Amino acid sequence: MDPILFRRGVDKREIRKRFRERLGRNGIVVAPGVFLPITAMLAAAEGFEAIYFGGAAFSNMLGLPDLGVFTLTELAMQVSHISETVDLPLIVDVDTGFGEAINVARTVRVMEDAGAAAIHLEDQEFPKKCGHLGGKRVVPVEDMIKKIRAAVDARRDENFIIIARTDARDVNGIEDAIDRANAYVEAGADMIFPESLHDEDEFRLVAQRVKAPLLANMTEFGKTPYITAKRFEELGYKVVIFPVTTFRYAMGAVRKALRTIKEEGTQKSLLGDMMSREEIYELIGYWDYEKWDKELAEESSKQAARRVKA
Ligand SMILES: C[C@](O)(C(=O)O)[C@H](CC(=O)O)C(=O)O
Ligand SMILES: [Mg+2]
Repeated sequence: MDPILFRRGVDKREIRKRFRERLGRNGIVVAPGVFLPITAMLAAAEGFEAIYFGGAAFSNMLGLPDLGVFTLTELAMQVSHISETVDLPLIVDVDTGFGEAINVARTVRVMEDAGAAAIHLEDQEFPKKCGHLGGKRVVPVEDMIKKIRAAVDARRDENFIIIARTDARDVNGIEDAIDRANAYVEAGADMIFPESLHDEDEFRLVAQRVKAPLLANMTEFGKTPYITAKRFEELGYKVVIFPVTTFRYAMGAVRKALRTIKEEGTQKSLLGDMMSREEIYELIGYWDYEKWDKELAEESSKQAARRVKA
């Protein structure tokens, strides 16, 4: 892993090109949710092929509900921070695109500049909700078609992947979700994200009836039962996201740490669960920074000494 400050990084256009090629090959891509740059670095170090940045983890991280509250600028800043740390393709959740078709066009441009490889755009009415909660509403199909067309028109990099998410399953039923998915493919979406499917049969049905690469959402505590990546692959899915898993797990660990400090007055019983100082330094390339700074100091002293002599 290159330390962030020194890395040249692979050009994001190249990352997107490789990602599109990867999507054309066999095997499912597993994209875990990352919520901070360092978690993206960890995902890269653990050998994942792609990463995901979702609105649920981002909102919750800010202490906000996942109701479309954060702004495009806030999202772009976090996406930039994440994308500059790793060379992995980053899939970003842009909710409903921050407005109407014209806002979607701008969202695409901003996400390209922030280094995303793909975005998913959903057909919910604003304020949007988590796809696994009740009380969702979807926009008329033509409104979503318009947004997808805007997104496709706006992208400068043809390999920037536009994923259309439909939330129709829980609003109008599986048939409408399939209909919409096909309309969104016709509008130019590269991939479909059928949200909140209830069982394997529904996943299979969508795969049989929608002729496009598909993304499955394996979130916890939702309407979808726990299905493995391997099984999603057998069901015909190309990407599976675990959008909030690392965040929720981290929150559980933070709570445990806080309770331990409070109750035991020492963190000793937690040490085995932690990444050590050494491991974290290794991950961010700490020693390289130190080496670089030392070499720079030595070179600078030498230069200064030469000046004194001359
Ligand atoms: C995928 C998702 O859009 C996200 O923002 O990560 C959420 C995940 C969740 O709330 O568990 C979703 O709406 O499914
Ligand atoms: Mg979301």
